[in-house]
Amino acid sequence: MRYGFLGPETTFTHQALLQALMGPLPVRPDDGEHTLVPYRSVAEAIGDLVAGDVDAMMAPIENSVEGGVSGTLDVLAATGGITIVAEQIVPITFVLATRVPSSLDALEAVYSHPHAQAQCQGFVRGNIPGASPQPALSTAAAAREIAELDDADPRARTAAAICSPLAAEHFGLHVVSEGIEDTKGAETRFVLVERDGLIPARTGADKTTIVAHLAHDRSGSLLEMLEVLSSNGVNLSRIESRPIGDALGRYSFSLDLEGHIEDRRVASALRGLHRICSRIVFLGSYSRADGSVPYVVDHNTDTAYEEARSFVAGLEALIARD
Ligand SMILES: O=C(O)C(=O)C[C@]1(C(=O)O)C=C[C@@H](O)C=C1
Repeated sequence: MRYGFLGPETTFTHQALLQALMGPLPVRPDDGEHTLVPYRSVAEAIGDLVAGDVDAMMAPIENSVEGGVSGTLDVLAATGGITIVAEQIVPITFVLATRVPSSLDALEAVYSHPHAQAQCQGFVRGNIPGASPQPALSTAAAAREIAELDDADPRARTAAAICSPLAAEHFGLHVVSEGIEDTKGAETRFVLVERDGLIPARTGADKTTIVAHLAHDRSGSLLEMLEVLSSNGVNLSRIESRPIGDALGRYSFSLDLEGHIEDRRVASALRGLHRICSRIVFLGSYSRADGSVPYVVDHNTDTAYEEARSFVAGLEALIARD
């Protein structure tokens, strides 16, 4: 199989993909032959996934500090025929690294992915307030950019990358400071996406990702949507509003539901949402990386739904027909 990822090698996305390939992969038979293809952006990787150039791709979707990765959420929501089949969680720690040995006082520019910049802004403000943040396509792209500077270039001493310890080592950089993230213990969640993917079977510890568009812009519309989830006992692990883009004030909701589409309560909630929303995009039901099994009250178990269905079916059988 060919796997796309946000590159170059040693991004956190690359680490998430390697982590996924170490375990059993859902849905597709694993031939043991893995080709890893780095991309400059998630959008490019998804384009190639849809075109058939790669069979699957890994993308960051949520960070414990910064929340949803909007670039990924938007491109997933807008692309038909793709399915999330697995998730991975990677612990996040950053170093500040330069081309040649340098010190914090000498630094004038800090390169990194905007999400990494955001997670280290307190450190940068407190320790190198004069340094300007410079965007890079990924943390490893920033490390590579710094590594490729000529020793004679003044930026070899004054420009640093915010990247993973692995990227600093891989690109031969000098670590000026380590553990520079503002929140210790931060994690990023990544999803493995396939084209026309089958839905992996229920494990009992699953998550379902959908995007819902409210049918009406009026008070109570969002509450109605949440009530459908609540009455079916479906807990949310993430809810985010994303602008639809065609006019101000028009938003869709990106949701992670606890449970699998094969759970009757999740299927029933989706049927309810389908009735009240103008559009539902189903992005996948897949095993949770943390293995956490949701608490389901007796009246929301599959058995309770089956008994309720049989009860109504029994009554329907009594309806007089001409
Ligand atoms: O640049 C990388 O290394 C990535 O994998 C991207 C990304 C992100 O999009 O959030 C992943 C994890 C970190 O939180 C910072 C950056």
